[in-house]
Amino acid sequence: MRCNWDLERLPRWECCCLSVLAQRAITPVEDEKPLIPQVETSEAIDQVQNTQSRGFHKDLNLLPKPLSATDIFSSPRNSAKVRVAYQGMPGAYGEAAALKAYPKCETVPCEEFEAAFKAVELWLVDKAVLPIESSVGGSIHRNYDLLLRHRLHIVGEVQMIVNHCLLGLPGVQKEELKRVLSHPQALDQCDMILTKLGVVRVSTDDTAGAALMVAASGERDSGVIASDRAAEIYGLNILLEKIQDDDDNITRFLILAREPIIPGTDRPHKTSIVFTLEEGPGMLFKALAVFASRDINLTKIESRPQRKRPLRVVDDSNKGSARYFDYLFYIDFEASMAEPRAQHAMAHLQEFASFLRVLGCYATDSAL
Ligand SMILES: O=C(O)C(=O)C[C@]1(C(=O)O)C=C[C@@H](O)C=C1
Repeated sequence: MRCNWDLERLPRWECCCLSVLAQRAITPVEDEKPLIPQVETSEAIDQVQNTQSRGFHKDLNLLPKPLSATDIFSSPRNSAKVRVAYQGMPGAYGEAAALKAYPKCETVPCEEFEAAFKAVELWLVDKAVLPIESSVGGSIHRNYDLLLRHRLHIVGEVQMIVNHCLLGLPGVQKEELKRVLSHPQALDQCDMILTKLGVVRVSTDDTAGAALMVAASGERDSGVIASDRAAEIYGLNILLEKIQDDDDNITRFLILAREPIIPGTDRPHKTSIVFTLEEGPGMLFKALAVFASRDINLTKIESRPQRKRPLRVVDDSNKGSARYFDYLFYIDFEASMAEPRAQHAMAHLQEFASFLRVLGCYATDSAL
């Protein structure tokens, strides 16, 4: 089967990006004022933070309403700022990652990961910043699947040290807590303290959403694992700080955009790809050898079942019918697509990959 990524395009990677840049000159993302929905942004969050702390009686209606997957209406708004979507409520780690990448951006909360993808595709925002892996919890599989289902490009990464806090309503002691609400990853990352407290763990869509729920419900026996920023926004008290099991609790976020960036060689770059292989002995070994033989370091490999063709039936009359899974392989490697060794590695991989897509080439970030 032919690879659907045209080999001819490899050496012309930069030209391809330049033509994209030419298009951008006509419809620039950051300079123009495209139509965006009437959603409140980080200005609203600042407004909330600037109001005097009134405990959990803060006016939670001032918070921006998160976009849902069905929010496709739009209305004009004057803003020259970059708008960045993230999953969760204000105070979620995704918002902090967006602000690390674009300190002056307007952050736009989204209910689900997919809503953030759609918001970029529909020009409601310029970028999305979404978690892809945690040094403790591992891969965020949903976002690997969405990367393939949508046609966005990875234009950057953000590595963030995540310091979790235990939050409660003002006046509550940690011994009073019967349950703790948070995102499943955050609950996993704080397993030791939760076991010590002997509380029931309740999963929520995001850490800040959990803070909002407890603030709004007024339940004194409910605690939250979230950021110190979430405590401030929702008027909760910090009962304990840095409660994650592992001090080096780092989450890696990807920055997604409608168009790729021109990869450079001036500073360390990473390239993320996804491919499938034909069946046969040593195919994955061969695929990995295209990098090893060019001294290209791999930083991540992830395999996910192909959802459209989840099962392959192999008719082997000697052994009866065998059924096994087809996999997509996601790889991050340390090289820029502007480097000949990366272009040659892709051309080589294409010789036996049944499908290959470059998800993006971008500057490497560090957690510091
Ligand atoms: O809930 C949040 O605040 C998020 O940004 C999500 C998320 C995740 O998906 O892993 C991000 C970082 C933390 O590790 C916990 C949760």
